[in-house]
Amino acid sequence: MADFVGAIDQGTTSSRFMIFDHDGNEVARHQLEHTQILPRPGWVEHDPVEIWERTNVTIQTATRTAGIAPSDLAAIGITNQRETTVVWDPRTGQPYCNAIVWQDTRTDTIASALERDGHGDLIRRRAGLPPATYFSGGKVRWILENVPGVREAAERGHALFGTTDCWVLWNLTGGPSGGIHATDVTNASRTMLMDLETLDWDEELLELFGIPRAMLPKINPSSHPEAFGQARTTRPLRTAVPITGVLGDQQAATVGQVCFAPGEAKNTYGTGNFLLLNTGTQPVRSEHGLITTVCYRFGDSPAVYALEGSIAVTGSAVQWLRDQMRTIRDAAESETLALTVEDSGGIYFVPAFSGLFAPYWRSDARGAIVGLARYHTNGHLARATLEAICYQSRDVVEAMFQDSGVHLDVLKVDGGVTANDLCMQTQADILGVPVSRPVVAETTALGAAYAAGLATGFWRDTDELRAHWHESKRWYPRWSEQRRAEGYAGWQKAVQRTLDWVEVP
Ligand SMILES: Nc1ncnc2c1ncn2[C@@H]1O[C@H](COP(=O)(O)OP(=O)(O)O)[C@@H](O)[C@H]1O
Ligand SMILES: O=P(O)(O)OC[C@H](O)CO
Repeated sequence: MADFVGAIDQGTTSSRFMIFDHDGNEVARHQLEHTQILPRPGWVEHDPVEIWERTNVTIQTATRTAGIAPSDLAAIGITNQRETTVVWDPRTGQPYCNAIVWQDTRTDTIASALERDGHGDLIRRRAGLPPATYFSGGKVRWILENVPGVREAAERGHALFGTTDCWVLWNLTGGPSGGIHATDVTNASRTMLMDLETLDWDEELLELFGIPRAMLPKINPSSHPEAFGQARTTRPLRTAVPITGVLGDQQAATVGQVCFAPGEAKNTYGTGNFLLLNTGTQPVRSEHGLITTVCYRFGDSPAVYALEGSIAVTGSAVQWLRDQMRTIRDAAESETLALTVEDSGGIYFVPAFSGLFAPYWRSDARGAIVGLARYHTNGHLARATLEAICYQSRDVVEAMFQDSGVHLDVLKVDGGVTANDLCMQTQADILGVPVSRPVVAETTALGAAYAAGLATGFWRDTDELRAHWHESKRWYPRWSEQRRAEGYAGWQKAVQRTLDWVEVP
């Protein structure tokens, strides 16, 4: 009998393959970064071939080092950076251009024209999203309009669109020789092309974006015993293993954090931050700058929805300190550098590199450091960077409360940045709410494994999964109410300084 479930986590900065046992414990992992291609200000690209090849290596390496045969895997789940858009030729498997990453702002004219021409309400109502550069629909349209030959190819059925789950799935199930072109409801809910109620591509939205339906993948539930086929390629597994779970990484983390009841929420701190609140089987429309998204759909059960606060730049601001400012050598050093000073010395860093996402949705914003005096050092900047991660999260927690009335007694957290003790303490201080991290912090891969394992009966039900969740650490607020209020007022003032900076036509 197969004792393990595997999960591919194709993230923004890296791809990894992880193997979990029946208790949800990690047995093995391998992880490889891929190149961040930054050809112009605001443009962010990935090479899809590099992503697929590295994903492939991680599967081989993790299974080999763990001494696990493919036949020991009951199933595989796939989770992914959402919205990032790949368009490829199904005859050759070659992408027509680099993937356009979710952070890329080149589609700002498309997004603003949709709003200006009065289509914003339709997109919000039907897809639950504001017209923004973030989502896939505008990126597909940009490729159709700007990459020579793609529109003609698409009309002849020679161009497929997919987010990276779909790209990896297609390659894993055979590529040009019969690869499965499918995605799941959570990923489809990030395109501006899917109707949140019918869970199908919407003809009116497709027409608005000028996207031929033939390019689009089939939309499946997030967990299903047959819909995603089998990993069949001679590489990397040499044995057919069923792929039975697919879901976007933030939804997967919500599943990995066992937020299965309405009112349960988690905040993931990776390249960006994403706070998702389970709202049950009815979509809740936001009035305060959050988006409505599908949280998961298991088999034929009704879809479960979430309200989401998406923040574009959090961990990537730490990467910016490392790679562009060169004030630190690795991400962990952001903590030691910040600890060289007692506080941020009154400065605020608003890392609006991709404009501002939730709750502002302002593509005309750009990053700013405000309040500088000659006194300030790299230590203050490091602290302001960590505080910016936490203040942006407070913004979405406030919006979440206004939209849903849900007051969090504790914030469940996960993701790479949660290794930073100072940042998590600061989060508790800025929110005035305790922050709790689970033992298995890789909740994204775990959630994909759960979706896959539920479909095959490896796990019985969500109650069984709940029993796997254990807290590893909790941070309690220490700041006075006055310090918290003054700090947040300063943040709100700093955000105002970043708005209306670039002209968006
Ligand atoms: N100790 C740390 N302190 C602050 N940031 C960190 C730390 N370790 C990792 N990070 C940040 O976390 C991010 C990676 O987290 P991860 O969850 O792997 O992200 P993703 O899934 O988006 O690729 C990077 O942006 C990195 O800068
Ligand atoms: O890959 P991550 O963890 O940065 O997540 C990216 C999000 O899915 C973007 O919506």
